[in-house]
Amino acid sequence: MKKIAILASGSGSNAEKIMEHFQFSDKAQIVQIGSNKEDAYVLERAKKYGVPTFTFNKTALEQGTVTEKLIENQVDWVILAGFLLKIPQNLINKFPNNIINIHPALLPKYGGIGMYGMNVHSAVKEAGEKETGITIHLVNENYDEGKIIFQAATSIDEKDSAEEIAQKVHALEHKYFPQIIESML
Ligand SMILES: Nc1nc2c(c(=O)[nH]1)N[C@@H](CN(C=O)c1ccc(C(=O)N[C@@H](CCC(=O)O)C(=O)O)cc1)CN2
Ligand SMILES: NCC(=O)N[C@@H]1O[C@H](COP(=O)([O-])[O-])[C@@H](O)[C@H]1O
Repeated sequence: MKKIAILASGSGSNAEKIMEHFQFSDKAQIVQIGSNKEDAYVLERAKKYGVPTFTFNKTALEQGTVTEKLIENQVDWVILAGFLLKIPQNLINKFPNNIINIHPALLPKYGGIGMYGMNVHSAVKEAGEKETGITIHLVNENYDEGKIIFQAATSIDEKDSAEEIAQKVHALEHKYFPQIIESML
């Protein structure tokens, strides 16, 4: 049984879909959810599924405390689901090719520093794109440059607001992220 930890900074709708997907699985178990935000709603969602949570700050992440906690819990995979801090080398070194991120755009477009959440959808709308989508990728030392595992696209209309674009992208995320994670185990 593989052990999965999720790191998230916000609402946690993707984290919830992942917890739901593996709730009765014999392949993997969600053993921890960590957040850098004490008030992140993802922590409430974790309680609903009985998943232990922990919170930490940027210093703890960069100094290796988070990495130690994941190793202590014998975590096999680290899933980033709306996590907004850069994963440091100390964590990448201990989980080589075992950290997966979801990005709400079709990388390499609309990636990099500042490209998170609604910032991405606003940029896509501003650019007049006819499509957007999701990218699921392995995590390396730079934002959004790891090996791409999966992409899915959706069409967008010029009348779509950034919020409507976000809804379309969330629908793709919720559909595909859990199953792509399972395919990687
Ligand atoms: N080493 C890596 N760490 C992280 C990656 C990655 O690919 N490599 N992905 C991000 C997730 N992400 C895009 O998918 C992303 C998240 C946040 C940012 C960003 O600009 N963050 C701001 C801080 C925002 C805040 O503190 O609220 C910043 O760094 O200034 C860009 C991309 C997760 N980590
Ligand atoms: N660049 C990272 C990034 O923007 N990640 C995005 O944050 C959202 C989190 O939603 P959730 O908290 O409801 O899962 C998701 O759309 C995810 O792709």
